[in-house]
This record gives sequence, structure tokens and C-alpha cells, in this order.
Amino acid sequence: MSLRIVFDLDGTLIDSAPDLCAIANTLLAARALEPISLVQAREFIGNGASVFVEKLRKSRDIPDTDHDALLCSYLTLYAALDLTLTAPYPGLVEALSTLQAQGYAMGICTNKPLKAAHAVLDHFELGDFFDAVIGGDSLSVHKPDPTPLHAAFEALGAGPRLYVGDSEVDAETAARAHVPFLLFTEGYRKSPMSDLNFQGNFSHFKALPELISSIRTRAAWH
Ligand SMILES: O=C(O)COP(=O)(O)O
Ligand SMILES: [Mg+2]
Repeated sequence: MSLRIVFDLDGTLIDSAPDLCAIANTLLAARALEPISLVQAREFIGNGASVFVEKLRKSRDIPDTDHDALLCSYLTLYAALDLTLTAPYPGLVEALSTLQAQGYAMGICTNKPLKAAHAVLDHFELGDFFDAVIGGDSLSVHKPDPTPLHAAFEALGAGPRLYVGDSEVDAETAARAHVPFLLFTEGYRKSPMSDLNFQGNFSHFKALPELISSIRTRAAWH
């Protein structure tokens, strides 16, 4: 039974905030509204597309009644994204290659729309690392509900579980699923690290394989 590792996507494997910020500002420009900053975009990411649009609306006093139309335009632009402003975090491919060579089963549980998640994985040639991908619209509920995380682990077979993410949403999801959690500290977290529960943390992917090995030894996982 090999260890199963599930990763969050936005703010954990890839820095996608500049592209999502650009989409938001295209929508705002069409309404002759002021653009949001990259800092704001990072704050809006983490709970999926609908919450992103809700936070965007509230920041610019766009009425609730416009939500569905704005979400629809957002998703259309999202689906057409060429990902020029998105980048995998440094050291990611090397870390995933090491973990794959160590025989771990790996998957993704993201609140990003599933098609967009697959588009990112294809674009950056990361798809072969992952045997399961659950998106924000794969099920009727999304993180912090633990159901999508359970689904990702189930698709990876049997074995101990570990979840890796960047945000409060991920920490809550892991806690509700009773899964050990590793925090990537350079993503889109809003609160201090001391407010979150995690079993380990890392700020660069070169540290991840070693961190997982040490946690494995501590937990006596085989
Ligand atoms: O789409 C989002 O809001 C965030 O996606 P994530 O779950 O990969 O961080
Ligand atoms: Mg994230």
C-alpha cells in the first residue's frame, strides 16, 4: 500500500493569480470599472469560481442580480485562457518526479473548474504525474466540504493519505476529512500560519520529498 498524496492546484502547484486577475480586469473594464490589484485577486482565490466572482462583485458594488451573467462571462474567459501569466512554482517538476519515482500515488483536489484544471496540467505537461483529478465542479459540493478530497483519495486506491495545499480552505478540508496536511507557505493564504493546523510546511518544492520522508517515518507509514 503506497502513500497517496493529493495536491491542491491554485497557489500550491501553480501561481495562477496573474491570469485570474487579468480575467477579472477584462470583466471590470467591460463595465468601465476600476481594475483590481494582484493582491486582491490572490485574496479572491480559494473557494472556486462562484466565490471569486462574488468577491469581485462586492469589491466594485456590482449587484447580486448580475452574479450569474458575470460568472458566465468569467467562466467563458477562463476556458479560453492561454495561461501566459501562469507558472508552476519553482522546483515543482523535480519534486513531483522524485515523488513519482518513490512510488507514491498522486492526485489533485482543486476548487478550480475541472476543465481548466486539466488545461493547466496539459499546458505545463504535468498530467502524467496524477492519476486522479477532482475539480470544483466535479461533484455537487466543493472544498472545504471533505467529499471531493475523499473522492480523490478513493480514485488512488488504498494506502495512507496526505494532503498538500496553500490555504485556509485546504487546512479545513484536511481537518474535516481527518487527513494529515502539509502547508505550502508561498500561496494565497490570508491568515497567519499560526491560525492553521498542519503537520508540516514548506516554502520551496525542493524541500517537499524530504519533508514527506520525515513525516512518513514519524507516522510509521510504509
Ligand atoms: O479556484 C479556486 O478558487 C482555487 O482553486 P484551488 O482549490 O486549486 O486553490
Ligand atoms: Mg489553493
